[in-house]
Amino acid sequence: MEDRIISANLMMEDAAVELSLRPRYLAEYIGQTKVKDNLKVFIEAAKFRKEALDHVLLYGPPGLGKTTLSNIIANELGVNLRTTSGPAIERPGDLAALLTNLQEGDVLFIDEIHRLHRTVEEVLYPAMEDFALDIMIGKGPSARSVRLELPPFTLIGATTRAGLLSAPLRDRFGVVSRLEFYTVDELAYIVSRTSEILGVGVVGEAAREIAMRSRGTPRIANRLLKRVRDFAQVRGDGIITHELARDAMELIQVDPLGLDRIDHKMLVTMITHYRGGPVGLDTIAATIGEESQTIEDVYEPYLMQIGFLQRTPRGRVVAPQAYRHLGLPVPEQFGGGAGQAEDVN
Ligand SMILES: Nc1ncnc2c1ncn2[C@@H]1O[C@H](COP(=O)(O)OP(=O)(O)OP(=O)(O)O)[C@@H](O)[C@H]1O
Ligand SMILES: [Mg+2]
Repeated sequence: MEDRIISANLMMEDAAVELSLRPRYLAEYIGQTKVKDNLKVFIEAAKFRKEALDHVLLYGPPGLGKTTLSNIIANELGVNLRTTSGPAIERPGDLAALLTNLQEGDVLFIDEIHRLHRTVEEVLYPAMEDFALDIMIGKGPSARSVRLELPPFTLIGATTRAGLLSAPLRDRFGVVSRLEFYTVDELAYIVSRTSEILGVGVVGEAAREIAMRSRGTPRIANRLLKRVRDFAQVRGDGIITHELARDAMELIQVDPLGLDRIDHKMLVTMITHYRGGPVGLDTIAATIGEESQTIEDVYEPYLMQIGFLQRTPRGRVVAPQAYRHLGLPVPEQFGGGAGQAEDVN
């Protein structure tokens, strides 16, 4: 799955380029208007009061700009950013070291915050609430707890799975923002912006075509653009025309809605093996040979967003739109008329 072009997960080849493509200030950060407007006010207010910004939790599917936004927040505040991730903080002492090294107003960014160890999380509670660190000194009956003061700081947590955060952790964030999938217009704008940075010409329709196939995700838009650019340089004259963009994406098997072979496989399997569902996540995963978590984090959110998949208490169900997109007869229970579900068995 790691080599999927449309995967929203960060890949090795993206890492270097992503740095140069990353917007640095809110004004350059396209879309997410609601989140941005709120943050603008909170950042202004914090600067005005010369206080640390409230702790911020950013959540949403991969590649929508959580890390980017965290960097921007620190930039806008004019403070240092320290970056770490849930699984990287192994022991409470590691977190204590990070916290005691912060300067007043700094941002501590914890990526994948849902993967923090329990014992580490408990250190975070007083740190977030009272800017304090409770340390145990000594062992056994003579052990006692000492409270260390910390400089006021801002914690920014990012996660693709807000549902896995414990309630006490979640409650300690003053600002909780959910990032949404981007519109085609926003993505087309991002594609144009990226093409300028990369120094490649892209006509308006081509930018839109790439945007439509990017699953609402900037990371995918940028990646598709880079692939299409290769075709333009090898096959064309370096300019990305509409036709070239379409042909290139056809060749790399990204369909007009941004679905790739694996999306197709998943939907077709659900339809042919399980009559379109309801079918459990683990069953789907086992049948197509992918991990349940990957399906839940990466594939499903977009398929649900475009109305191809529904989550019901009894499992996942393929929606009529998906049958039509795949050119399969819509089953009777949806009032499909043409053909029965049996036909596809
Ligand atoms: N609003 C935006 N405007 C322009 N470019 C964006 C925007 N959001 C994201 N990008 C681009 O998409 C890339 C991926 O964004 P980012 O790494 O911030 O996503 P993420 O949500 O942190 O993903 P993950 O969940 O995998 O950590 C960035 O390098 C940036 O170039
Ligand atoms: Mg990130």
